[in-house]
Amino acid sequence: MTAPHRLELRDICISLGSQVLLELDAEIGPGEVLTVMGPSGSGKSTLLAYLAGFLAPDFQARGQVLLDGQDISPLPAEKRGMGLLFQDPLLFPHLSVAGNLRFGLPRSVADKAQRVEGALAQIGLAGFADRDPATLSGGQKARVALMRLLLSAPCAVLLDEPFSKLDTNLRHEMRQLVFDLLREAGLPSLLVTHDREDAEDAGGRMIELNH
Ligand SMILES: Nc1ncnc2c1ncn2[C@@H]1O[C@H](COP(=O)(O)OP(=O)(O)OP(=O)(O)O)[C@@H](O)[C@H]1O
Repeated sequence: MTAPHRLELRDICISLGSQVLLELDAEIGPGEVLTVMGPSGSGKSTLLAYLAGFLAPDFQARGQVLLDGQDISPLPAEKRGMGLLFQDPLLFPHLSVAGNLRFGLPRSVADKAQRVEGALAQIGLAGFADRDPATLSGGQKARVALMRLLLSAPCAVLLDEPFSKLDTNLRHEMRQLVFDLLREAGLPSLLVTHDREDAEDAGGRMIELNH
C-alpha cells in the first residue's frame, strides 16, 4: 500500500438554476469504495465532474471536498490528485502499451522501464509492451487504462461506469482486479453506476441518488 488517503465530501449540494440536483455527505477511507447509484439524469456524472474540478458553468455547487483534511474544491483539476476511470479506456493511439503506461508515471520515477514491466505483469499483460493499443481486446485496454491510472499515483479515484462496455464474462473479472488493486493501493474511490452488480462487487457502502 502506498500512503493511505481519505476523501471527505462535506455537505455537497449541486443545483441547476433553482433546482437542487443532488445533496451528499460522505466519507471514504483508505482503500474503501463508495458506490453512488442512481437512474439516468440523477447527477452521477455531474458529481464526478464537480469532484474532479470540471463542473460545467451551468451548475452551482457548494460544500467541501477534503482530501486528507485539505479542501481541494478551490483547486484546478490538475492539482487535485484525482484519478479518473471512464467507460472508454481512452488510451493514446499514437503510443504503444508501454508508452501509455510510462505516460502515467510521475517524472521523478527513475526506473521507468522496470516499473512498466512490473505493471504489465501485474495485469497479466507481460510481453505486450510494444503492442499498438488498437490491437488489444476491450478487456486488455481496460486493464492498461487502470494500470496507467494507478502508476500516476493519484490520491483518490473516481470511476464513471468503467465496466459497462465490457461483456458479461469479463465484467466480473475486471471488477475484481479493479477493486483489489484500489484496495491494495489504499485509495479512497467513488464509483458511479446504475449496475447493482458493480455495487455488490465493490463491497463497500452504497448511496442512492433520487432524481
Ligand atoms: N452542461 C449542462 N447544462 C445543463 N444541464 C446539464 C448539463 N449536463 C447535464 N445536465 C443535466 O443535469 C442532469 C444530470 O446529468 P448527469 O449527466 O450528471 O446524470 P447521470 O446520472 O450521470 O446520467 P446517466 O446515467 O444517463 O449518465 C440531467 O438532467 C442533465 O440533463
